[in-house]
Amino acid sequence: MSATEDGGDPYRADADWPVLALLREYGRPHLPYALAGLVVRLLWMLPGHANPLIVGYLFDTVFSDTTPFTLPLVSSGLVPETQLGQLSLLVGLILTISVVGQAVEWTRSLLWGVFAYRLQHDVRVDAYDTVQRLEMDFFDDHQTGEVMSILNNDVDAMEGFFTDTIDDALTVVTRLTAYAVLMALLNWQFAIVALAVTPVIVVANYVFSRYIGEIYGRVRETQGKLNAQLRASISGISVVKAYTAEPHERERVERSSQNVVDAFLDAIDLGSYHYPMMRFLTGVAVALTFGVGAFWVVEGPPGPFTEPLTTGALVTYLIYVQHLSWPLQEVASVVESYSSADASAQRLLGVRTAAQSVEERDDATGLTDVRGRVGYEDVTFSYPESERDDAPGGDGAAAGPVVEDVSFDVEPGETVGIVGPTGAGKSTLLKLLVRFYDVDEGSVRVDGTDVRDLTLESLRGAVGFIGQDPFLFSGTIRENVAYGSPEADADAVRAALERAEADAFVADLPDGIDTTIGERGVKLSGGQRQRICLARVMLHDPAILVLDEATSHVDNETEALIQRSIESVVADRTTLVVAHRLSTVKDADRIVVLDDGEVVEQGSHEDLLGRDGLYATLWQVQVGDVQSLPEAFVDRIERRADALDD
Ligand SMILES: Nc1ncnc2c1ncn2[C@@H]1O[C@H](COP(=O)(O)OP(=O)(O)OP(=O)(O)O)[C@@H](O)[C@H]1O
Repeated sequence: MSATEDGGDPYRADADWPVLALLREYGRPHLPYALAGLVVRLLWMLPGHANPLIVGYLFDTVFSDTTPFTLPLVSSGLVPETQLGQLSLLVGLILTISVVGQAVEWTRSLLWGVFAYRLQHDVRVDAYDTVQRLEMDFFDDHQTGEVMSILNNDVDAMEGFFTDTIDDALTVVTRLTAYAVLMALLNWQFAIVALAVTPVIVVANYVFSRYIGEIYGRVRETQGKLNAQLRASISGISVVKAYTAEPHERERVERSSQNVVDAFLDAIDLGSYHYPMMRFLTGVAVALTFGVGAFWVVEGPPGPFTEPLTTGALVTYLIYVQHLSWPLQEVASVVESYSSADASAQRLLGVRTAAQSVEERDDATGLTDVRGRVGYEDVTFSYPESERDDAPGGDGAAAGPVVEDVSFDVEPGETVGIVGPTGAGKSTLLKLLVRFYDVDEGSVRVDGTDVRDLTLESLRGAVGFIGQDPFLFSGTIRENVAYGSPEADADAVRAALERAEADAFVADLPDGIDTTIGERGVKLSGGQRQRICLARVMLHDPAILVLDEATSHVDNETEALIQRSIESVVADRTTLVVAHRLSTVKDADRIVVLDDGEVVEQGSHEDLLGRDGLYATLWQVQVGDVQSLPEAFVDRIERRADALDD
């Protein structure tokens, strides 16, 4: 559900006329098509709506003798003299207008279609590109659903607006103008009578659209909640099953679905008044035109009016008044669709102005010949306010820095393990290195240069990052390994798989490296996915490797395999490994122990065991020696558990 419904919408841009802003920006390259369509529309505006005039003329000339049969711009010698000839000519004219009208309509909608679909294509692609370039803090802030809603619902709303609404709006304007002009040309005094009810119909439609708009807002809100409910129930299906909570979930879905039904029924209820209302008002307009018109024809112009009215002209007016109901109804839906497009355009513009914590400096330099030295110098960092409470594992209480005054260096080729209790700030340190976030104080350096002075491309090219969730795209193993290195051939992919110790299990898959994985493909275990990700990084061959909990979700045997593959890949590069299982980092050149955002110890495994500090206690826990844990450590764990319970 969009945040609009619960008040403030963080994505809304404060733009005046946002729809026009989007049209101006994206429409310009395709403007010739729109203009050509408009010219065709304007040229055909009057001839295209002349049939009622011809019918009226037919009444006055062929069916009665009140008016002599003449044709504008045609010499009298060419005008048919017999009644049948005149009738055939006028019917032929009506048919010609209809046929030419179809051809004009086809050309016009083709030209508009090219304009609108190209425009919407540009908006969609650009919206996606803008979103994917936003920095991590944007995505962290529980926004995936919101971002998807911008990319789907808002872009769709704009598409509907460009392709249908603008076209409909132009049709409404040209039709109403054509009717008004043709009626006024025929008899401007009677046109005032025939159009008298028009403003009432427009206002009635507008008021109606406001009410129905509110109800449709509620329909969308209840639909959004139902979708969220369904998504939550299906994502948590294993928990639902484990607790045999199916009846409970069914009840929740039933309740959400009932709300959607109720909102829809309200809309149908109100909607059922619309057409009778429109029929009534159009009926009033026709009755007024007919009543006053008949009197006018028989008795002559009433009151202040002076222009006489023929029977044929009255017929023409009656047809136009009857035809007015469509464009007048459309005014309301055009207004409604404009408001919805306006909200969407504001969000599309808003996402572009989303605050970016990480930006590349104009004078950023590229890293060349990376040696792989990494330095943290007095680094202090806090997540942006809004994110703290929603962060995974965040207890919401922690105000203040997540890491504070952290300093340590990693030499080229060195492997450093980062360990510490949960929430100590280990992953955060790695994210600062790849600039998912920027430090508040101090600096993170690669080969002596502050990462903020480097181009993002060269920094992220030099640092291979494997996060906690090994993510694979749907596609073949080969595509996944070559992601980010599209030029790599099959041999390079195989070599990378070999280095990541993934070659053996990949060879056993039905199509080897061309086996499709993920959705509708072969499913891989956590450890296998981990190793494919490792192979992806290997192909990239970065000078610095950053592994966040590479063995967190796997069993001991898989851990051993991953461990072996990690050892082979870290051999000749700087590596930072975050690990909960201390066995993963026990052989690292150095281990940095973090507690509550601060470095409390560092050294080799043996050194740290000898110091009998936090690392030694964590090691004790891991080897199962929990009887003799220091009091202070047990106290702290209990306090943390209490905080999490609260
Ligand atoms: N995106 C985020 N926004 C706000 N706060 C966050 C975010 N990610 C982490 N935090 C908070 O920062 C602190 C440190 O988190 P971090 O993930 O760095 O710890 P960690 O030591 O890697 O923990 P673990 O071992 O459980 O993975 C935690 O209190 C966490 O709640």
